[in-house]
Amino acid sequence: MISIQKVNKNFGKLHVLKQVDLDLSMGRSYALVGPNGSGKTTLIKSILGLVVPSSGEIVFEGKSIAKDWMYREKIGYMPQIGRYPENMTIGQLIDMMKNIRKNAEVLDDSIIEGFKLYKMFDKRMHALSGGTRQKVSAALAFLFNPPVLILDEPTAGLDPISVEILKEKILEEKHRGKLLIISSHILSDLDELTSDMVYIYEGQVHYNNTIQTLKEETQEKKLGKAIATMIGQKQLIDSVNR
Ligand SMILES: Nc1ncnc2c1ncn2[C@@H]1O[C@H](COP(=O)(O)OP(=O)(O)OP(=O)(O)O)[C@@H](O)[C@H]1O
Repeated sequence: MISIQKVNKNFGKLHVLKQVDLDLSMGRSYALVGPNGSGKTTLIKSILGLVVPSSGEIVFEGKSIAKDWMYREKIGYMPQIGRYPENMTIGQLIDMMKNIRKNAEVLDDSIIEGFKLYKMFDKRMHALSGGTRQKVSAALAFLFNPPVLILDEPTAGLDPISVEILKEKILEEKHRGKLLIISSHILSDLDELTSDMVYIYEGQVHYNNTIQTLKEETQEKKLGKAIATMIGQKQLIDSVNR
């Protein structure tokens, strides 16, 4: 479905993505994990076409994304920090998005309902709390029922009840066979929501396998401990090879 082929990204002298090779398949949900600044958001933005790789190629359903922008309609994106026209109300923003995507066949307003956003439709974006802004981002990501969902820190800043509503929705979409990519530092959430783990360290993919395999290899039951053990093992191998 999405194939990332030898992708490099430089911001000036900073080499942020280094020869990233990654195949992402429909029906799987990927946890994108790595320390702050390791390149997760840059990788996500590269898939979305918001960041242009310095070299390499990204292929979506067999076509290079550099040549065909229409693929983006198939991706629902929940950014880490959503930027919107600040003077618009929530209702106007959602209507505007519906107008842009007039030909969208099925609209999914379950998140708007779940988060009770209809009641807040006349609130302006600049007046929203950080959590409510996150809810609007989530509502837009799911609205057009896209086959691919990319969620960057989806639960950060949400209250506990809203976290559960969003997690339930993510699981529902996972069970419907969508491709999900979720970047998060909250490993217990990822343990519940994802099937595969991609661990990025200093711009390189250090681990890419199922979470089940990672747990078996490390003999750990919890994802957090499994990752810590995997990192420890890698450091040991690196030090031996040096
Ligand atoms: N537009 C940009 N211009 C210059 N440097 C950038 C730009 N975007 C990202 N970077 C740098 O690239 C590196 C990777 O950033 P990125 O946001 O991809 O990391 P991340 O893994 O998502 O981190 P976090 O977990 O903190 O969200 C960082 O050093 C960041 O400062």
